[in-house]
Amino acid sequence: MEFIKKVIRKIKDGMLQEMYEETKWMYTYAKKYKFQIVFYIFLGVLTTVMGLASSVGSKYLIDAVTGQDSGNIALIALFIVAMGLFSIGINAITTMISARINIKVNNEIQAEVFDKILVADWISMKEFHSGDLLNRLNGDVNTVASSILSWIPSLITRSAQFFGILAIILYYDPTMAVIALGSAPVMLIVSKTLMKKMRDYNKRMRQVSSDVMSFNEESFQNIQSIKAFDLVGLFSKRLRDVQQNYKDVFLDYNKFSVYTSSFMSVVGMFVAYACFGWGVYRLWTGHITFGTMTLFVQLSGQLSSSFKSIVSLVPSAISATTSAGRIMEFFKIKDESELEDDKAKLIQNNTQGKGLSVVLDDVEFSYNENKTVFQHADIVANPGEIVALVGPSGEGKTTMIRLLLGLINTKSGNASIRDINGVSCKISSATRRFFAYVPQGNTIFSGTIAENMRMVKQDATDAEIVEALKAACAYDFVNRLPDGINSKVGERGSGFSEGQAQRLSIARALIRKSPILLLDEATSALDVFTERQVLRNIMNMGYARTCIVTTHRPSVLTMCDKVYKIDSGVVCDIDEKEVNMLIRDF
Ligand SMILES: Nc1ncnc2c1ncn2[C@@H]1O[C@H](COP(=O)(O)OP(=O)(O)OP(=O)(O)O)[C@@H](O)[C@H]1O
Repeated sequence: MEFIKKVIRKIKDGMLQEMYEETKWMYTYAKKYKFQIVFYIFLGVLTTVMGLASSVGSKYLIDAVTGQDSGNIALIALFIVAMGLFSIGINAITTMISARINIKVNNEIQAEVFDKILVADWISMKEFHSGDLLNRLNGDVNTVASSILSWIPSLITRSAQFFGILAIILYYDPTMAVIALGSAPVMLIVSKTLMKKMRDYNKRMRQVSSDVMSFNEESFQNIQSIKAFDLVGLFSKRLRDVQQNYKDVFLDYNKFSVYTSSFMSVVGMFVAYACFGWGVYRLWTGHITFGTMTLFVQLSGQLSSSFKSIVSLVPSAISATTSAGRIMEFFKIKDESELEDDKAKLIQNNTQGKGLSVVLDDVEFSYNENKTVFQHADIVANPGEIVALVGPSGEGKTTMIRLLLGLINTKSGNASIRDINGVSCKISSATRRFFAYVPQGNTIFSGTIAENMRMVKQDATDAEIVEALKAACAYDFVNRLPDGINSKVGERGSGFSEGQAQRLSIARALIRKSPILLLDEATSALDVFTERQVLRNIMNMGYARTCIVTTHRPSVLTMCDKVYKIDSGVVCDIDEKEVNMLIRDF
């Protein structure tokens, strides 16, 4: 009893508990396919039984040929051939079932992870490098999906094979069965240490492979800077360094795997030889027939190969559970907050086209405990107003925009939107529907211009697209393109100038006709004349809009109704005199 408790304690302890949880998680995806999986296992066991039956058949064939049995030679031979053909047919079916389950589970996990990444808390997701995300989304998901059948179902079929062989040996010669099990104690003693090492190696392998992918991803994104700073040589060398790191871990793991499998093979070989020796002895002393000896020779070979394949499941189980653990990390991240969704819906229904105010009341925010970005922030932006956020670089303007978008949450105080009836709703992901946003930098997707526009308003007509492009002062250059609004845009707006891409981004934001528009340095690449024209158009589109801009440009400030300065953690609105001083300083 004490021994059983000890074993259960060990199973629950650390690594095994983790592997158990990870396996459980993997099989939540397999539930849908339980009938196919049971059928797959059934076919696997059937193949095993047929294999064993044909081995027993060959014993009777030899005994019949050597005259030690009176069986019908032709019938037995036919039986063996039939078993072989059936096995081939069943193998074909199991391969097809496995491919179907594999691809379906792969797609399901990938889609769920993708969705989770999109709704997970923004700051927590920032901890992952995009290369690492890609590696987990592709490599790890693929490993898990392909292991749904190669782990537990294979364990069942291979164990069935192992115990089937053992049962036959036991039937014909119990002593030989004991010899065949000789390797079990050795395996039990070394298994935990080996599994721990294997799991560590697996984690390291995944990490270094993420490092290589992250490096490549970042390099391709910044290829222009790499060339401009003449860093081709440096990056070339860096790639080789990360590759070297990958190679070191890979070869280390490979060495460990080779040693482990050689050790297993030696143990298996001694067991097989011992079985063989015992069989020869029994034949020599006349206790068994030639047919039984042939059966033993076949079975001892099969026994060691089935033992090997059970053992080979260990690394694949470890690799699968390690990958599962890496994917599960995403699901442990909390979702971004969605507060007062009902109120947001009420505001949406009641105030269409009538405008919304943004109100910040004594708001404090910090990314981490050590550094407050701003505190006691009081901001009001009303429909029809352009409100500017200014201040030195790195003081929190973009952070304020993130807060308004509900990507990050206030530490204290209240950030909300308010309709003309005075109904207010706390800002969170639920209020994002009221905002249109033009971020810093180039954020146009690959596709056509029209596809980019319809991304934010799926039913936008060509006329609406043209109207938005005109308001963003983008129609002139779009109209000159041979395919007009159906012209292709490359990755990250490639094929267009920075200022053109900015205007396309603005048009995309305008087409949504959201009551609140956030422009984060969104006109920085435009000439002063175009910039002012764009801002004027934005405010004259025939419906009440609240526009909040972050800017370093005096040309924008002269058009603003209110200016808030963010500096050293303090947010305050500044009067006309200070604005004029700022314009002079700029
Ligand atoms: N994801 C983040 N995690 C931790 N700190 C951050 C993060 N993003 C920004 N910060 C810090 O918050 C502060 C404000 O950054 P923010 O990007 O809001 O400045 P900004 O005023 O928009 O700057 P700029 O005018 O240069 O765009 C900076 O000190 C920055 O280091």
